[in-house]
Amino acid sequence: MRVLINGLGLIGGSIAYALAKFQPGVTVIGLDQNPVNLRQAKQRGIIDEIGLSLTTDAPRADVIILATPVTAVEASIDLLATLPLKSEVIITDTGSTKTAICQAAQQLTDKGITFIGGHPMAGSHKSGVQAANWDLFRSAFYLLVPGANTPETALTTLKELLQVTNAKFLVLAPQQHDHIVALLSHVPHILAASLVNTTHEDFKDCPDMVRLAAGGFRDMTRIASSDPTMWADILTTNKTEILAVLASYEAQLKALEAHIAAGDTPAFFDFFAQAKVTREHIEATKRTGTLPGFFDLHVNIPDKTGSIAAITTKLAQAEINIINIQILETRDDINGVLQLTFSNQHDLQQATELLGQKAVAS
Ligand SMILES: NC(=O)C1=CN([C@@H]2O[C@H](COP(=O)(O)OP(=O)(O)OC[C@H]3O[C@@H](n4cnc5c(N)ncnc54)[C@H](O)[C@@H]3O)[C@@H](O)[C@H]2O)C=CC1
Ligand SMILES: O=C(O)C(=O)Cc1ccc(O)cc1
Repeated sequence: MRVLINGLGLIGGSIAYALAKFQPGVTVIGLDQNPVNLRQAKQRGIIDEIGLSLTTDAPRADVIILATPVTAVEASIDLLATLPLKSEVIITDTGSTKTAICQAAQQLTDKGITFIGGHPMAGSHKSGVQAANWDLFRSAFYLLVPGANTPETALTTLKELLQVTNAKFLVLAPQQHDHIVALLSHVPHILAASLVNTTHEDFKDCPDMVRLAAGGFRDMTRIASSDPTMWADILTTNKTEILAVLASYEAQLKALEAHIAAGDTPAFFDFFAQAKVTREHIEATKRTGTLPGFFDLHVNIPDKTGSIAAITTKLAQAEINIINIQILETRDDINGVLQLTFSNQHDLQQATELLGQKAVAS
């Protein structure tokens, strides 16, 4: 199978890497407007071959993955619609918005070409092929947006190809997708950027003051370092849903402002209490909800050499498989929290018992 990937940045590079490493029957051909990225991708084994252009390489491909910023995805679709592609080719993308891309893809569908929108819900504020990581999508949701007439077999083929990313697939409709990501990703990125821009304004005479921030500010603003080109494209192509979510966010803030002005303490309490319940419910639904879940254990770890090794050794000796491990950066200078993820309730329970009081399951 020949898989052509256009755009070898963080996302395209990470998918390419997982395919090149774990799909031996697949030849991964890479394209990028930047030849330096292509050379680096080839050197690191992220791709098998450097392609020439969409025009030359797309007609030979069995699967085409468009992993550039969204407006460039739309331009590639326009071009692909003019090329003599294989009749069984599957075209997909990784763009953060789906309605505009799926509308553009109608010209492919009209010609009998299969287009399945895709969006891995993992990534980072980092970009570029240097940040590509074959394990980036492990345990993350990978949203798929097929067309009304997409053959079930094509959807299965795409899932089988991408299963080496260890992501969890979920099928959504385009507008449903764009509404959900406006709430969970696009507006949070806008808020992170506005928080940072506000400190920039306020502290313009003493920019160092921002270093006084505790962990909360850092947690909330990490994503403000994301790539401006990518985010400009997202705001352009998900205008309606982002404006709707911003309007309800503004209404909440306005209501809170009125409560603050009136000194309405019970209203403040309700505001934070509702947020706390909803936030804690997110953790609980990982095990009880309708979406596929994972099983997390949080363990306090002292900042002491060997403390993580002691925990992982104990679990390995009991033959408990950890599927993901992460240090949650609550504070740099004191105890951290180790998040261990298991694939089932049984492993989670055994690990909780083994690690004793330090461990909290969620
Ligand atoms: N960064 C993230 O966390 C996530 C991004 N996405 C989406 O995935 C897509 C790619 O994002 P990233 O990999 O983060 O961006 P990136 O900036 O790391 O990579 C994009 C790559 O596309 C190349 N490129 C740009 N325009 C091109 C064109 N016209 N032709 C050929 N190559 C071109 C760039 O040289 C770069 O190597 C975007 O549509 C983004 O919305 C989806 C999920 C997460
Ligand atoms: O880094 C993070 O936390 C992100 O939120 C990354 C991200 C950015 C864009 C997407 O469409 C999906 C995921």
